[in-house]
Amino acid sequence: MKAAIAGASGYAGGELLRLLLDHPAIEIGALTAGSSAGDPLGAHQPHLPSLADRVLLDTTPEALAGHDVVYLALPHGHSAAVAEILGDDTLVVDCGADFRLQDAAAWEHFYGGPHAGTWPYGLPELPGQRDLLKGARRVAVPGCYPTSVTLALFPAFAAGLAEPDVVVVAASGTSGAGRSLKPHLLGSEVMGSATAYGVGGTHRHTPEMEQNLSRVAGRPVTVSFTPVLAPMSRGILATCTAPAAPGLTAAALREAYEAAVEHEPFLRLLPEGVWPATSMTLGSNTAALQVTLDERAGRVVAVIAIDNLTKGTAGGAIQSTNIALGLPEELGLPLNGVAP
Ligand SMILES: NC(=O)C1=CN([C@@H]2O[C@H](COP(=O)(O)OP(=O)(O)OC[C@H]3O[C@@H](n4cnc5c(N)ncnc54)[C@H](OP(=O)(O)O)[C@@H]3O)[C@@H](O)[C@H]2O)C=CC1
Ligand SMILES: CC(=O)N[C@@H](CCC(=O)OP(=O)(O)O)C(=O)O
Repeated sequence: MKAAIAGASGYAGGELLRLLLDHPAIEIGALTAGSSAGDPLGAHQPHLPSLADRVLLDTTPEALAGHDVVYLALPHGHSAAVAEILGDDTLVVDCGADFRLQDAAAWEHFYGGPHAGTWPYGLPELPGQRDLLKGARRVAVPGCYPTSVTLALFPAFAAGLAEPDVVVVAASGTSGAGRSLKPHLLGSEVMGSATAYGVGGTHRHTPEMEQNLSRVAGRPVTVSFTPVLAPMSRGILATCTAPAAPGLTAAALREAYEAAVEHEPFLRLLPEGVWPATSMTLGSNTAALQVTLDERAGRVVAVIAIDNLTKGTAGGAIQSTNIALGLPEELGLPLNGVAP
């Protein structure tokens, strides 16, 4: 199988390439970009010496044609036009947001502009989702925060153990914002400081979290989400809470989470008393999860760590690719992280 990567000079594109280089069933084909077209890849991804001399092409139909898989790692709003020209025999995996939401009004409110449509959602752990991904030729990779929050809370909602009033505070590394220049991401502003942003229900990942959790709960779930920019390059640590269902015990909660992760290759429920850290998941497709019942406040508390570029983007994209193509789900994906 041959895969093209559009947006190969960016962070998500770089992580796709790092992982695909170790994928035994996928060969790397065309690499495309925007303003960096014409440059050698090595000028933008110096950590990938084996591809350093590959030249970045313009993102055109001609460059992307003739591949079995095309990964789109482009800014929001660019994917629909590119996907349109790729036939239905090509698997198109979009790392951007264009096709994640079902609700067109929510799309227009949070992203602006017309809604491009909805593709099969690339989060295999979401109950029932694996079947929808098998044989799919279009996949919408989830946002990095929605990946973390959905994985942290779906076991509680699937088992009816939480009420639909979720509060999330999640810290992310700066690579979540991509590599293009942003004044609030200047090193001198970010180092040694953590700051909340997108506060008060304004972050565009909020409707995606609500979409996922409502589907699992079978009733509307609201999410109050506060993202925090943390002085690290990679990683998300999300603390997610919801009111406990009446009569819930800590033992029943633990049992539900143990059952939910039992057959999940990339979802690791940590031993009781061990709490997730972003360092546990660096470079890995594994999500590290812990849950407890706050009996005093009557709330389920789930904490999760992922690498935003691996499980949160490129690893998740490849996991869904494997399922769509009928390959073993874990093929080519790192289970282990990098430490210390
Ligand atoms: N970073 C993350 O943690 C996550 C990112 N994503 C999604 O992945 C996508 C890429 O994000 P990320 O890698 O972080 O962003 P970057 O800014 O790091 O990279 C963007 C890429 O898109 C290319 N590009 C920009 N404009 C155009 C254009 N007009 N035509 C063709 N190519 C263009 C850039 O090329 P050039 O260098 O030439 O400008 C670059 O290769 C986004 O949709 C993002 O939402 C999803 C989950 C998490
Ligand atoms: C730290 C940081 O800025 N993170 C990004 C989320 C990045 C991401 O994964 O979202 P999309 O795929 O939807 O772009 C943000 O909050 O906008």
